[in-house]
Amino acid sequence: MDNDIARVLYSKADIKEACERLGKQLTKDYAGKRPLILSVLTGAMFFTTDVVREFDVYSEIDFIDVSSYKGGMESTGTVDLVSDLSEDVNGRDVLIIEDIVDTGRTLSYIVDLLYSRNAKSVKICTFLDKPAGRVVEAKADYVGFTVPKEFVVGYGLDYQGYYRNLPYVGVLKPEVYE
Ligand SMILES: O=P(O)(O)OC[C@H]1O[C@H](OP(=O)(O)OP(=O)(O)O)[C@H](O)[C@@H]1O
Ligand code: HPA
Ligand SMILES: [Mg+2]
Repeated sequence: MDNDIARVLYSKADIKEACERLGKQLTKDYAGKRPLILSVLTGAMFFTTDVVREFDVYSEIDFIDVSSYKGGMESTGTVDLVSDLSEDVNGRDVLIIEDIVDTGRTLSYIVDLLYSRNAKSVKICTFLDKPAGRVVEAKADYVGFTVPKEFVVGYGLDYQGYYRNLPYVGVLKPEVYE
């Protein structure tokens, strides 16, 4: 897979540092609360497992599976709910864990869903934020890295379902998708 990567943006060490930094901040901000962590499948699986182990607060973990890219490089514009979360969020402090906020559609869909079910608070911790990609309003409260408007892969982020298991984040060589 390394041969398909034109440029590495964040190394394994950079990622570890970001998870530690975010975990510390979250531990401070959620002290005394019992949040429900909501991991957004599939992309956020790696970031979730790393960041929650730096989060020293009593918390439960749940998952929601939503999909809008269908393996491609552009959002289809429609967010499909593939699998709903299991917990009742009524009155809960929910912390969404995402791999990337790009157009903002996915995040906005999930935040609306949680508030419609009477969540007490909803905050967002994203590994990557791509503000230049925004189509709808969406703001993350905790950000690992801010990325330029480029399609990135690795550490959970896929192209056609592949590259999620790269331990770093990079940009694909054009010949891979052209
Ligand atoms: O801000 P947006 O433009 O909505 O993009 C961000 C979302 O898109 C990707 O998910 P995808 O639909 O590819 O599903 P996946 O996580 O299963 O790969 C990514 O994991 C985020 O959840
Ligand atoms: O840059 C990206 N890479 C992979 N998946 C994505 N989903 C939204 N943006 C991206
Ligand atoms: Mg996703």
